[in-house]
Amino acid sequence: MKLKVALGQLDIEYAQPEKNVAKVKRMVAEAATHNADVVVLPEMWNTGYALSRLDELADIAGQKTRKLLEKVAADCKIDIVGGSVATNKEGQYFNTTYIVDRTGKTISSYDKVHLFGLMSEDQYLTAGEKENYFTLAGVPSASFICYDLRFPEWVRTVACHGSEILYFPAEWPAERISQWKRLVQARAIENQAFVVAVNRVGDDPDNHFSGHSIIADPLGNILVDAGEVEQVCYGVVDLTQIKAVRGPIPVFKDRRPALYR
Ligand SMILES: O=C(O)CCC(=O)C(=O)O
Repeated sequence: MKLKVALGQLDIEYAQPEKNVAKVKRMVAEAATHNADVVVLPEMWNTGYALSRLDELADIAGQKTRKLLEKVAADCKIDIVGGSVATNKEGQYFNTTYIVDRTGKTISSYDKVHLFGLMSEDQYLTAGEKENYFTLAGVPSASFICYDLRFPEWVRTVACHGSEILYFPAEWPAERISQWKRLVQARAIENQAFVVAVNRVGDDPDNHFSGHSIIADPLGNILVDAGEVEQVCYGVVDLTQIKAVRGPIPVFKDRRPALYR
């Protein structure tokens, strides 16, 4: 089975949700025109890191975002890994992903578990507590957000549910982009899974973002690198590779969780 995956490498307009919504609609439509099965958006795609303005910008219970993603998914008949947006859930702010299938149904959601202190997330946001694994386009998958990439123990815990594709929406600053690439490859190799990692480009008041959204295969090879410009980039993921890699070196079967304390 093969899946065409679209990486929506967006230049996010700081604190301007309407402009970003328009761009995302265009990107999803473009991905559908290219017959992609799944389109993936970056972290905080509707506002960027405008954390000091969450009272005005956070989406209440994620309602607006879900409505939008559900409509574009159904209109374009494409599955969406909805990056993330700031949400306001009963007065607490979260960094939240919605996973929406091509029938226009939100099938799961994820609140970022590891908050990134260097970008003040810990001052403004509440950390999620739950894993997010799901079947999308017929493939067992899981999603994380950005800084979660540095926590192999968390990724492994979730990947143990059988995930073959691990999605990482991100806003990963340019100055650490070489670490981004290596971490994506490491998570792919150790979990013998495809990693689809989508970063933004452009600037916010504090950071420059250089994109390099990538897909790594289960051996850690980079299949696609979206470079440093705003674009939708495509990669084909061949799921038969999973069995071929996990067969001879069955790391999930050979784990010794009783020793991992
Ligand atoms: O870990 C990093 O270097 C970047 C993480 C990050 O930017 C985030 O989680 O938003």
